[in-house]
Amino acid sequence: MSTLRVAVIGAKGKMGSEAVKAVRNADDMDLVAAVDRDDDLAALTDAGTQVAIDLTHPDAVMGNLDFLVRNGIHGVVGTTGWTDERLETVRARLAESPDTGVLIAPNFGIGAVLTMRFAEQAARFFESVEVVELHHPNKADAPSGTAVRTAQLIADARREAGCAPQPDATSTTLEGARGADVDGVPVHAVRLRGLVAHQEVLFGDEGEIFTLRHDSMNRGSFMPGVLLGVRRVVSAPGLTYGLDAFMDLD
Ligand SMILES: NC(=O)C1=CN([C@@H]2O[C@H](COP(=O)(O)OP(=O)(O)OC[C@H]3O[C@@H](n4cnc5c(N)ncnc54)[C@H](OP(=O)(O)O)[C@@H]3O)[C@@H](O)[C@H]2O)C=CC1
Ligand SMILES: O=C(O)C1=N[C@H](C(=O)O)C[C@H](O)C1
Repeated sequence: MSTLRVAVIGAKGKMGSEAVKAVRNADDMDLVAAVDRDDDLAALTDAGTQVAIDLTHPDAVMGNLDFLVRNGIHGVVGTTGWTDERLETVRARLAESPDTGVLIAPNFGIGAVLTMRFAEQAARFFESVEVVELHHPNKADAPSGTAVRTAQLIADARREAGCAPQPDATSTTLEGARGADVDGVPVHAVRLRGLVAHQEVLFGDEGEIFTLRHDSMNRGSFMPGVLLGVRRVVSAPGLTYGLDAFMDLD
């Protein structure tokens, strides 16, 4: 069996160190490079890397992806902080390297991906919906990439179904009290010592509340999704946004 030559960028971080272990333990992969801040990315090309996993920081990921795509290395990206503009930039870079694939996964947790899918399905049936994400206090971005993606999927589904804007009579408020407005869906971010990564999607209608909740209890829980991404990205040129594309859900 030929093995995939895999590198981890951000290898000393909380997620990166788990990814190093997961790749080492995978029979169909070889860990050929593990780099962190201030290391030279040339280590990846020197080692003949086929797929690189980026688990760094929103400020670092665009430069890393630029290097990967220029060198024809497939990318599996868990780093957050994505905007439409950033995604467009990655698409444009990939157009110049048509055999290269990049997966950007707002969340590698299988249950988190399913939460997003179920939220999208439920979106048109309820008058009100709000997203609450809860994370450890070392997180750089708020709201989380997962919460933003969840809200966008909900908003798209409601728009497609012709749903009216949701009711909200708030006329006086303190800044931030109603959360961030993501395409009309309020998103609230909690930062609390002791948490890892958690999300609730609250749907409401007359006399009925429907709640979806997902809890990541440790970072090892993301690794089956990371490895799935590595295995599938090599045959998925261009940009794939969301691990659901590799989960055969349809
Ligand atoms: N998609 C998903 O399922 C998940 C995504 N994440 C995301 O992954 C990212 C990493 O999270 P986490 O592991 O918790 O964060 P950490 O801060 O623990 O790890 C990030 C690591 O990347 C290093 N780093 C920073 N800049 C660079 C660079 N330019 N090149 C190489 N390494 C660099 C950091 O070094 P230093 O400490 O010196 O800054 C650190 O070692 C975040 O964006 C987070 O939101 C997290 C969990 C799940
Ligand atoms: O920073 C984290 O920890 C996480 N980041 C991702 C996000 O922003 O959605 C995924 C998960 O929530 C953990």
